[in-house]
Amino acid sequence: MPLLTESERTEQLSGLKSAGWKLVEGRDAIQKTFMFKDFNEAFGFMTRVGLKAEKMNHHPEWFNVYNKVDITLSTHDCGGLSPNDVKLATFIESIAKH
Ligand SMILES: C[C@H](O)[C@H](O)[C@H]1CNC2=NC(N)=NC(=O)C2=N1
Repeated sequence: MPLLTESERTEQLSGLKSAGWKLVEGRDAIQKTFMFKDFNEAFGFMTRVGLKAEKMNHHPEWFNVYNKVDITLSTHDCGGLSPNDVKLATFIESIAKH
């Protein structure tokens, strides 16, 4: 999986940035924190993301405490952001309740 090109970054990361994803300082990755009503909601969300991640063979770095899920996306194989990160982030946005 190749790194995103400059034009792909401009085009594909802008929508995700509007949705609250931020570039991580010091590495080529994006991050967003999701808050839910309770652990049940958070874990249901994590289950849906986990099943998608397995299908894609592309996995998030994440940290959960109770109703909070902190997600970082980056592609380890190429050491930075790839189209897979955009695809997974877009899926995550489509299932997260706002
Ligand atoms: C061996 C296996 O295909 C790789 O380790 C996959 C699994 N999940 C992955 N997830 C992420 N985020 N980046 C990868 O490069 C990656 N590679």
